[in-house]
Amino acid sequence: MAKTKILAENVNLYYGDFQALKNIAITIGERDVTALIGPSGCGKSTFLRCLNRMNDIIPSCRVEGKLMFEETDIYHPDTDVVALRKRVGMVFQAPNPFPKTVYENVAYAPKLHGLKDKRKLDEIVETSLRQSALWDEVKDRLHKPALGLSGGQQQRLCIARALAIQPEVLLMDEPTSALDPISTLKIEELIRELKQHYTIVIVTHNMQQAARVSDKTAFFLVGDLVEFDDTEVIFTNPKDQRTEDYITGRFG
Ligand SMILES: Nc1ncnc2c1ncn2[C@@H]1O[C@H](COP(=O)(O)OP(=O)(O)OP(=O)(O)O)[C@@H](O)[C@H]1O
Repeated sequence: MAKTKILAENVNLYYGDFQALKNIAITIGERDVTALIGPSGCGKSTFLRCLNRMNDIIPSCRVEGKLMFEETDIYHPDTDVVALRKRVGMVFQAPNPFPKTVYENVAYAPKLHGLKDKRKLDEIVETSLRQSALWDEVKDRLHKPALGLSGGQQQRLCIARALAIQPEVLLMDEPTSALDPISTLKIEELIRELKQHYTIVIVTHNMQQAARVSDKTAFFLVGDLVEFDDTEVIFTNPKDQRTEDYITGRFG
C-alpha cells in the first residue's frame, strides 16, 4: 500500500448553483499513477484542477470539504498557492509551449523562482529534457524556437517544463488527446518511467490508455465518484454496474 499523497473527503464543488462534484472521497498513493475516467462532463478535469487550485481563476467556483496534499490543506485560506503549484505541476491537453526557445521553455520556471546560475540552469534543462525523453531529439536545437518542434515533441517539452521545478505530483489533463498514435505511445512509456519519481494523476478519455498506464482508476459519472480501485479490478471485475456499462462501451 503506497503512502497517501493526496486525500479527498466529502469534496463538493459548485460552479454558481451547479454542483459539478458530489461528495468525492479518494486517496491517491505516492508514486502511483491514478487515472480519472468517465464520460464527457462528469467532472474529471474539475477534480484534477482542484488538486493545485487551478479552479481559483473561475470566479463562480466554490469548493467544500477536505482536500489534503500530505500535511497541506489545499483550500485553506493561508495556503500559499504558488508554493503548492511548485509541488503539484500540471500538463494540459494541447501542447502549449511558450513562443520561446526550447531552452527558455524549460528554464522559465526555475528562473521565475529566482535561479540565476547559468551552469545550474543548464543542468536543470538537460536533466528535465532527459527525464521527458526528449534530450536526444533536441540537444542540437536548444536555442531554436519550441514551436518548431512536432506536436509530440512539444508535449514532451511541456512535461520537461513541468519537471524543471521538481514537483512531487504531476497532473495531466488528457495529455495525448491531440497527438498521433506514436507520440501517444511515447508519452505513455514516459509516464511509466516518471512514476518511479513522481505521483501522477491523469485524466483520459481513452480507456485502453488508462488500463495501460495506471495503477488505480477512478470512474466518475455526473459529478459522482462511482468506483475507485486497482485498475485491474476496474477493468476486469468492477463492482458497480455503471462502471461495467462504461468500460464495456455501453455508454459514454
Ligand atoms: N468554468 C465553468 N463554469 C461552469 N460550469 C463548468 C465550468 N467548467 C466545467 N463546468 C461544468 O462542470 C461539469 C464538469 O466539467 P469537467 O470539465 O470537469 O468534465 P470532464 O469530465 O473533464 O469533461 P470532458 O471529458 O468533456 O473534459 C460539466 O457539466 C461542465 O459543463
